[in-house]
Amino acid sequence: MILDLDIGNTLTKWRLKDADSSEIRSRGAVWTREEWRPGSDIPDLDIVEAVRISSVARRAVLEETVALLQRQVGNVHVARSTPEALGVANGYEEPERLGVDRWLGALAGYQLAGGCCAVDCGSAITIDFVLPGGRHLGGYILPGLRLMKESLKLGTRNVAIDPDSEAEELLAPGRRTVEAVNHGIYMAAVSAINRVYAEVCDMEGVALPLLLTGGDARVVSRGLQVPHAVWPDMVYGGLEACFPLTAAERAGRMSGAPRVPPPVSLEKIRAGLAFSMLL
Ligand SMILES: Nc1ncnc2c1ncn2[C@@H]1O[C@H](COP(=O)(O)OP(=O)(O)O)[C@@H](O)[C@H]1O
Ligand SMILES: CC(C)(COP(=O)(O)O)[C@@H](O)C(=O)NCCC(=O)O
Ligand SMILES: [K+]
Repeated sequence: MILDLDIGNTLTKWRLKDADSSEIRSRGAVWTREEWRPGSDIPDLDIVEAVRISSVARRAVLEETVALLQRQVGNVHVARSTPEALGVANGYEEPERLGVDRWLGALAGYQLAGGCCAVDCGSAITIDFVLPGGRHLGGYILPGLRLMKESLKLGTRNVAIDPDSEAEELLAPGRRTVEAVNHGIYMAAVSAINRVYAEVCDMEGVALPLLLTGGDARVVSRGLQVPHAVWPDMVYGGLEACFPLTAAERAGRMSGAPRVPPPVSLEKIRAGLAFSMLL
């Protein structure tokens, strides 16, 4: 089995992948912290022959994790942001400072769709752009839904946005504090993504496929007007592409990769942008 780990600021996601069949056998998530117990928090390491890790948590968390895993599994791969990989040129002035989850998402998106806009709705919402040809432009970081909510001291922090809510509901004016807060932050996230996507496509003169991942991807997806795909395993896809271990991975196939709808035309994107400026 291959153990894939995606250590975010809030949650540590794991999944077990069968090295022979390339099937995902199990998956889970635990709060990100310094130490976990294999066998209860994460799967028993006896059956694991290789580990691949993406981590944006504090350095100590990664070091502890790698030390723990290396004691039992010889083969541990830790992803890093680099100036170039898999045909993508990192747009950061200091490429190693780009969050590795963003880098892996950009690599996976590029491998799947050519150029892309890769959005990760987690603790932070990150929006990254890769042009056809592989130039990563850099991106945007804004607080995620939960962080936005927690920064307001209105006694609403424990009432999360219901992930099954309809977008029309979430975009309507709130008539109670908790509604006003939830609808406000939802509007902030969704309109920022719509605007940034349109602005950058306009600037670069290309309509890019839009991909969404992260804990809040599903609910954010409902509020987006432009065609896009949700890919929960996008960061894992980057790990597969960087460290291919199975036959399918070596052939360039990433687990759970969605069908990507073609983007709307650049003319439509520009018309939408011009319209929103008139208002
Ligand atoms: N079951 C859940 N537990 C915790 N957070 C959740 C859950 N479902 C959705 N979320 C949302 O997803 C975010 C965490 O998403 P994730 O992509 O795992 O973040 P990160 O990679 O930063 O740890 C939380 O901030 C919260 O808004
Ligand atoms: C921006 C992030 C905090 C997002 O992390 P996440 O929300 O997925 O936990 C992470 O990618 C990070 O720590 N990046 C380093 C700074 C940067 O990318 O510029
Ligand atoms: K994120």
